[in-house]
Amino acid sequence: MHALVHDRLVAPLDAGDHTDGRIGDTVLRIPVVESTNAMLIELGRGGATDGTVLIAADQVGGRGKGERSWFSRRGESLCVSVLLRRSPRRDFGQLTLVAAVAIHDAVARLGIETSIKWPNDILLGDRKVCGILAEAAASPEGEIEFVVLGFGLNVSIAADDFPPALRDIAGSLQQATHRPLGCDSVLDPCLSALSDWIAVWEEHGFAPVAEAWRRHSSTLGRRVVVADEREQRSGTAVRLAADGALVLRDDAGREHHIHSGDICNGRAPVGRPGPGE
Ligand SMILES: O=C(O)CCCC[C@@H]1SC[C@@H]2NC(=O)N[C@@H]21
Repeated sequence: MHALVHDRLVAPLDAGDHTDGRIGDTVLRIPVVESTNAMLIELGRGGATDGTVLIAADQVGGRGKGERSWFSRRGESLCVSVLLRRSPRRDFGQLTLVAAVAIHDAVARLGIETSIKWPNDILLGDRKVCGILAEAAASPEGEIEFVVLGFGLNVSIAADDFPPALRDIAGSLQQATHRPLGCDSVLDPCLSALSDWIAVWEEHGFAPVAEAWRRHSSTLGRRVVVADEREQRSGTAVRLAADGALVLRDDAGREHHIHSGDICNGRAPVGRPGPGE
């Protein structure tokens, strides 16, 4: 596997090189790729270091949650994946909430107010502007070797340029700025916020992350329908538990701790291929 480093083709990565790095110490850029997550998993198996970032100018087979696809447009979306060898061993499930808080903060630094929809979608108003997907690579013995954390951020996609199935539910950051916004101006704040929040999580545990998540949540206090692969539950989202689970109170007053899934409220989650896509 070869990669472009700062637009330069380099030799295959050395399989023995596993040292810990800071996020962004190594930044790989590629003009077009099927999926940055898939490619970085390959690079990780070949020995790419902790903190390696892979950025694609264009992604033609972007992966979303739950086997859905992820829509992006060349030069108008950020498609970024980050290789993590250390943090995931602590708690893989919390990582995507850490990432959601980080991206929320990065976007806020640009003066754009968004909210977090459980577990990790970033919304501008009620439109999704960012999705996060963490995928683990396991050894033949089943031990997690590393995690690839990917995020897709719609930076300047015009409303009419989304596929019809996404037009009412997806948005982009530029709809809040009303001035041109470039992907590169958003990338640095995202990587540095990600670095900062992962460091907070590693040093202080999940509590400060959960506290920030709750502050920025647009889910808590709302009636929601939550679906995972097996079932759907409806009720009120009452709180985020200390371990990152969503606590849902059903109509009989019972509380359910939900660790994974999507809030669907009758609509297909953003990213699901629609008719004609
Ligand atoms: O369904 C979601 O909300 C998650 C979408 C994640 C998309 C990003 S884009 C960069 C990275 N590479 C992928 O193939 N997917 C993630």
